[in-house]
Amino acid sequence: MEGRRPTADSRSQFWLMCMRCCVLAGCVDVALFFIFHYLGSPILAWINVFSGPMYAIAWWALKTRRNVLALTLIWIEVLIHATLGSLLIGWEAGFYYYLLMFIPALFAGNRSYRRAALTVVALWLFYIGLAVATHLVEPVQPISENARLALYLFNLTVLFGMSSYLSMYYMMTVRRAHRSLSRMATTDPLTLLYNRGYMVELAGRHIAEREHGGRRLAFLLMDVDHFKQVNDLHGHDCGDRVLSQVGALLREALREGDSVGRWGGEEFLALLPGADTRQATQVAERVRQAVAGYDWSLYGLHAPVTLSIGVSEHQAGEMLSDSLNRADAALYAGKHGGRNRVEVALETEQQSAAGSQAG
Ligand SMILES: Nc1nc2c(ncn2[C@@H]2O[C@H](COP(=O)(O)OP(=O)(O)OP(=O)(O)O)[C@@H](O)[C@H]2O)c(=O)[nH]1
Repeated sequence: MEGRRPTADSRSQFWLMCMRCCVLAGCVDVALFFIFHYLGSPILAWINVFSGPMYAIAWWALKTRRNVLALTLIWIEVLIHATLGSLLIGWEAGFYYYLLMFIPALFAGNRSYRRAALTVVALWLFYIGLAVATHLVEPVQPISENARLALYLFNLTVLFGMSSYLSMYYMMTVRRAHRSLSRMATTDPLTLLYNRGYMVELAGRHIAEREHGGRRLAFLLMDVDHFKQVNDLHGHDCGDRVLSQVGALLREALREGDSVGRWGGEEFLALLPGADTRQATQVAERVRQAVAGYDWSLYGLHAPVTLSIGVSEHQAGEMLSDSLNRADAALYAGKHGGRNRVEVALETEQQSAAGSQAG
C-alpha cells in the first residue's frame, strides 16, 4: 500500500549547515596558519590564530541558538580575513573569493529578500572598494610569485569545495520543501491516508490507463457504521483516534499497489487496480473482517467498530462519478441491509445494488 514519509525542519537544517561550515572554516584557518608560516608571512599566520577561536565561538553560539551572534562573528572574520589577505599579499592571492560565498547564504538565511539584496549591494561596494584599493596600493607583505600562485590555488580549491557543499545543501532544502508541500497537498492530516482531491486524481489516472487498454479498476467505498454514537458516547477525540486506527487497518489490509484515502468524515475510498468485481469483493470482505475483528476495547469501546462497504468495478467509457455512484448505491444497500456488510454494485447505474454477504 502506498504510504507517507517523515518530514524535516528546513530552518534548523540551515543552522546545522552553518555549524558544519564553521568547522570547515576553522580547519581552513589551521591550514592557512601553517601555510603562512611556511611562506614567511607571520602577520597573516597570526590572523589565523584569532580566526580559529572565532569560528569555535560561532559554532558554540549556533549550538546554543545565539544565531545573530554567530552570524556576526562569521561576517567579521571573513571580512577582516579577506581584506587583510588582499591588502597584505595582493588581490591575486584570491582572498576575495571567500566574500562570494555569502551571496547565496544571504538569500537562504534571510526572511526578507529586500534586506538580503541590500546587503549584497553593500557587499558588492565593499568588494569593488577592495579591488580598487589593492590595485592602487602595493601589497604590504608581498610573497613570491610561486607562493602567491599556490595560495591562489588553495583559496580557489576551498571556494569550490564550500560552494559545492552549499549548492548541494540549497538543492536538498528545495527538494525537501517540495516533498513536504506535495505531501501536505495529498494527505489527510488525521488518518495520514490520501485526501479526497488526490484520490480523484489517482482514480482519473487509473481510468485513463484502463481506457487505453490497461488494467481493470475496482472501487471500495467504505463507511464506518453508527459512527455518530462513538462521538456521542466517547467524545470527539476518541472518534478521531478511532478514525485514525481504521485508516491504519485499511492500509494493512490492502495490497501493495492499491490506494486508500479518506473520502469524507467517516467515509473511505480504496482503488484496486487490476481487480475485477469478484477479487474486489474478496478484498472488501478481508477489510471488513480486519476492522470488525480489531480489539476496539483498547479505545474504551464496548462494541466493535464495523464498516459497510460498497464495491463497484469501472465499466468501459464510464465516468468516475458514475462508478462511485454505483459503489455508493451498494453501500447504501449495505446500510439498509443491517450494516457490517459488503454489497456489490450492478453494472449500470440504472440497476439497483444487489447481492449481499452477511457480516
Ligand atoms: N470524531 C470525528 N467525527 C467525525 C469526523 N468527521 C465526521 N464525523 C462524525 O461522523 C458522524 C457521522 O454520522 P452519520 O452520518 O449520522 O452516520 P453514522 O452515525 O456513522 O451512521 P451510519 O453511517 O448510518 O451507520 C457525525 O457525527 C460526524 O460528526 C471527524 O473527523 N472526527
